[in-house]
Amino acid sequence: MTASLAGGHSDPTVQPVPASVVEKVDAADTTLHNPQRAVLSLGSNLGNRLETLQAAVDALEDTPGVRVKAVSPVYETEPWGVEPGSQPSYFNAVVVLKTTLPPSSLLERAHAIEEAFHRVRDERWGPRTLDVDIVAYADTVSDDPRLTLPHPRAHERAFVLAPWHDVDPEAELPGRGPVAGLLDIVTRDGVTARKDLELRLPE
Ligand SMILES: Nc1ncnc2c1ncn2[C@@H]1O[C@H](COP(=O)(O)OP(=O)(O)OP(=O)(O)O)[C@@H](O)[C@H]1O
Ligand SMILES: Nc1nc2c(c(=O)[nH]1)N=C(CO)CN2
Repeated sequence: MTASLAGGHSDPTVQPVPASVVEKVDAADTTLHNPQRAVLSLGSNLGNRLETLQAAVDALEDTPGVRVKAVSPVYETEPWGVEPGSQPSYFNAVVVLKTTLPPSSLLERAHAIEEAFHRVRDERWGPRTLDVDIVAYADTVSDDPRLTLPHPRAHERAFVLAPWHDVDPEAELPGRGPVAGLLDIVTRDGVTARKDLELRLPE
């Protein structure tokens, strides 16, 4: 797409396309033709945690422009960032996607999936039926508070790093380095693989 310039020989009835719009459309076009790898973290500590995580995986796969490539083992994890014993334990997992959606659309879809599970946002790090966070989107680095990439706390969270490392031992967190090394630093304290449970990769 190219911006039509005001004046010149162009049709005077056609409004010029602002350069900012051209930039956005071109960026979306590029994404559309080059599926990107994204890593999402799923968490639940209210209700039927396993069913909810499976429904989230299925909803992601049902999203046009999203293909779920890998689903991690399920971990039972101590609530991070809150007073010990103040919340039920979480089930956490990580999914790896290929997507033609730009990051902002992927976040919208993540929020819609959370809302389908009546996720309420009243307290920071409060208990929740479902949390869907974008851990990383290709090599994108952004400090936009609406969508910070990679997720600003992913490198400190064993409940993200342990399942991610299981599905991709060579993974790197953009700007932070290998997931394996980050996991050595945070340790696996408070995260336990639930080998008796499994999330299905949609067919
Ligand atoms: N990488 C990201 N993934 C998901 N949300 C993000 C990201 N970066 C910024 N946000 C913004 O953070 C806001 C709060 O998200 P959310 O309620 O899921 O936070 P939280 O899960 O309680 O805490 P945390 O962000 O520490 O995981 C969202 O509305 C979203 O716009
Ligand atoms: N164990 C665990 N702790 C958390 C989690 C989570 O998914 N698992 N999510 C949070 C906010 O995103 C805050 N704390």
